[in-house]
Amino acid sequence: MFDSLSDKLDKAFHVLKGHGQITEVNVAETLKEVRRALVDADVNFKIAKEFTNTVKEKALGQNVLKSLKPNQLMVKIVKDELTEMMGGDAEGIDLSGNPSVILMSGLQGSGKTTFSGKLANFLKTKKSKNPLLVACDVYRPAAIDQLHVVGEQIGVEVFSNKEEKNPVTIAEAAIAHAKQNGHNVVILDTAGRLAVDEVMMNEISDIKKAVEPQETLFVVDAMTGQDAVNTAKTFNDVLNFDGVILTKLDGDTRGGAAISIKSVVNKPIKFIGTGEKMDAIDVFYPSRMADRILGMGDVVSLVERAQEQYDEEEARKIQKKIAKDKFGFDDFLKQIQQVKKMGSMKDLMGMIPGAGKMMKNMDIDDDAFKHIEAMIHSMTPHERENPTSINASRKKRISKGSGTSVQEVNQLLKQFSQMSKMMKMMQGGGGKKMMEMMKNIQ
Ligand SMILES: Nc1nc2c(ncn2[C@@H]2O[C@H](COP(=O)(O)OP(=O)(O)OP(=O)(O)O)[C@@H](O)[C@H]2O)c(=O)[nH]1
Repeated sequence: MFDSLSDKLDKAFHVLKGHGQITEVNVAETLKEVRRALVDADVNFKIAKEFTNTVKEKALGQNVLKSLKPNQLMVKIVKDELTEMMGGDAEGIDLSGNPSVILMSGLQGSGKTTFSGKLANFLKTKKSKNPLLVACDVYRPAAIDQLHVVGEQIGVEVFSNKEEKNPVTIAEAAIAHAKQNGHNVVILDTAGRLAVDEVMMNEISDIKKAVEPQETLFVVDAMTGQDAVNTAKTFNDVLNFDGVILTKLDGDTRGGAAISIKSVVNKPIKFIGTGEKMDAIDVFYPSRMADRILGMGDVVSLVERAQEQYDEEEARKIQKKIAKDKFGFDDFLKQIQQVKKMGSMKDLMGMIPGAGKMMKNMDIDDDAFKHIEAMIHSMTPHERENPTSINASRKKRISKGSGTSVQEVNQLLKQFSQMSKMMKMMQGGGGKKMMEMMKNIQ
């Protein structure tokens, strides 16, 4: 995400390296580069210019901050301004109604249906809500079927009526159904079109007027750059929506949409979609996004994801096993599976400060653990519990069974033994010894 923009901004800040303070001259050069980086990332030229003007004013006015070097100061100002530009604080969604009605709008293929499912899943699992998904697309039966597939996947009821041709009638019937059946959130997935057209706009307006939703959300594909911003403007003029959902931020997006949308429509981005799976949804935090854009990583989100997947019970069991020297390959496998649940490897690496840049040209296989898993699966239960029993002939058998080399098996065994020792030491509080061990491993 944002690799190229992060790189260019990094270069722009480099201009200031070695300078004792920010001056009209050196700041102008840096800001020219920043502006170019933003425009290249698909930020509207006017917005980029306004942005750099504000940054300039702040940079020249802040020379008193002697503790920061000019390039550090500039990064800080740009970060604060990017955060401000993307909306300042994170905005939640209004769930005050009973049921709360959320109306989704957006072009065809923007990811509306997928996001409706993600949101329902999010509200169900994180906010203990009982959502109802509603198919209001009266033109494409396939779209209705798609929503049913999504609903089944996440265990959320889907309301639809293929006979009814008026989406307003469907929406109203769905709300009545929700009231009768204890659904406290209703998510209306509407029909999209390939391009903005009046009939579609009128249709969504009619639904909005009839059901008065708590939230009208506009879903847009971040990969479409400037078009995303223009479409947002058109939809907002007609619908006066409450918030924006940026989807496909996992792809090769240049980031311009995330930066410009708030400035153009003055509506907050509320969520982002970062993948096709139902859990690939994140609340949009402008400050964390600014960190990512500047290649500063997003440790907070990383920790949050880790916490979500952290199974306390499991951790306690593992601790006991380590203490008794009983940590085996089955436990190791479980740990790997937990890491994998946190998301795609590339995505996770991108959240580690500095790693995004390093990883840019690496093609990180999402199956980075595939070989390790295959090797463990080729071990017998006895071997998994007693890794030291794996002798030369067993190694040969494991490598054959997993399609790897004996060398790879050796490597896994070595890493596993070092890791077990390290974990034991961490429990015993042997900090110094552990540092030595870490050095050796490196
Ligand atoms: N990589 C990625 N793909 C996504 C994301 N969100 C949606 N998609 C994919 O984008 C395509 C279109 O998504 P849909 O949810 O069908 O789009 P829609 O807006 O509902 O389209 P219509 O129902 O035709 O109006 C699908 O292949 C989704 O899997 C995302 O955050 N990341």
